[in-house]
Amino acid sequence: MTDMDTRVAVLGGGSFGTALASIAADNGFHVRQWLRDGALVESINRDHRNPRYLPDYAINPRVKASTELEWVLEDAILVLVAIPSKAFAEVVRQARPWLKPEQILVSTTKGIQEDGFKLMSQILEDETGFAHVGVLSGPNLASEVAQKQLTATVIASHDAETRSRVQAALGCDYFRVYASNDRYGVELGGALKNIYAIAAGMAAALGMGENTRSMLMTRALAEMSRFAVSQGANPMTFLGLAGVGDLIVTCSSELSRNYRVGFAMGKGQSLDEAVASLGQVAEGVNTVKLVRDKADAEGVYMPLAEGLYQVLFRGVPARDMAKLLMRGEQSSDVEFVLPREDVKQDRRQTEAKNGG
Ligand SMILES: NC(=O)c1ccc[n+]([C@@H]2O[C@H](COP(=O)([O-])OP(=O)(O)OC[C@H]3O[C@@H](n4cnc5c(N)ncnc54)[C@H](O)[C@@H]3O)[C@@H](O)[C@H]2O)c1
Ligand SMILES: O=P(O)(O)OC[C@H](O)CO
Repeated sequence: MTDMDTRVAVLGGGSFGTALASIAADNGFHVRQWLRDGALVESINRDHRNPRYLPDYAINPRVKASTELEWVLEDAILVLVAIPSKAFAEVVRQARPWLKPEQILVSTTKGIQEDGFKLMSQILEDETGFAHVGVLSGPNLASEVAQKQLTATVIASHDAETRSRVQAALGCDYFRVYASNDRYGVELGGALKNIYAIAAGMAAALGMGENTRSMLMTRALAEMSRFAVSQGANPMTFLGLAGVGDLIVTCSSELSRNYRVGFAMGKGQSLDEAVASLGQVAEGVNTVKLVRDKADAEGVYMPLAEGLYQVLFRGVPARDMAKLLMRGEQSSDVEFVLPREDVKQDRRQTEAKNGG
């Protein structure tokens, strides 16, 4: 079988699923896309547009949409799942009767499931027991991908066939796909950065400057890697596209839905108003809750996640929280160089010397 015989199935009719379907079709693959909404299916098949999620971009006419999971999945070698985390497991269960062990299953979703604190590729694995499972993540604003702006992403899998099939299906002159075997780290990076994008949007709306944004992003990276290490991921992954790369784009762009939720709140909207006016998924709202609880339970130091949680769900004003965070415990810049514990120890010794 040649690469061009590969059929690609995309589950999800949102902006990212649609953008990825169009890339695979641009690359000459047969692409079928599954959506719940019959009217959107008709628009994609007839007008080659997704008016609800990507109204301004043409979709490659080789993408065929349907509400029938069985038809979309038949003969598919590669299955991309682009469904928000809250509905991800439900859709995988719906699709399960037509999934086959030889298929390559890839999550493109950057979220965490509350039940069991599961990442999406773990759901794919648990629901199917199949071997070819991966995750696609990186600095990939869907509308820029649809615009064919030069973009890079990461396919992460322990399975070499998954990595190379995805590189072949999606790599092209405007979309470069790098490989990783740290699936957990790559996936965690994609989910965690959404938390800090909300904080960055809020800071921007409050008129905070570039120094502040830079501090926020760098400390976010430290916090993300600390959490990831506590969960068994490789901290070096956070130096890559799915770590610092994705953090930069989502903390800097008004195209990020998470950033926009934070910005709207910084301008005075409540969380509910900000989410309602967005009309799309902002995964970070749920992720901050789950990560904060997990960090709390496992004793992982995550002051930014805790602070954002207090602002989002406990009504603490963002400005007060920012001031509080500035006066947090003395800490280390890069704790892989100077451990936080050493800084605390230094302080204790200095205090003892000073008789305090
Ligand atoms: N949009 C981006 O720029 C982007 C980029 C990279 C990754 N992602 C990730 O991709 C995931 C999907 O995001 P998106 O941007 O495509 O979302 P979106 O908000 O644009 O659309 C979500 C889609 O999922 C569908 N959906 C929701 N619940 C469903 C259910 N129960 N059954 C079937 N379909 C359901 C909606 O109808 C819609 O088609 C998110 O987790 C996001 O983190 C998004
Ligand atoms: O729009 P957001 O905030 O979900 O971010 C989109 C992508 O994850 C950016 O890489």
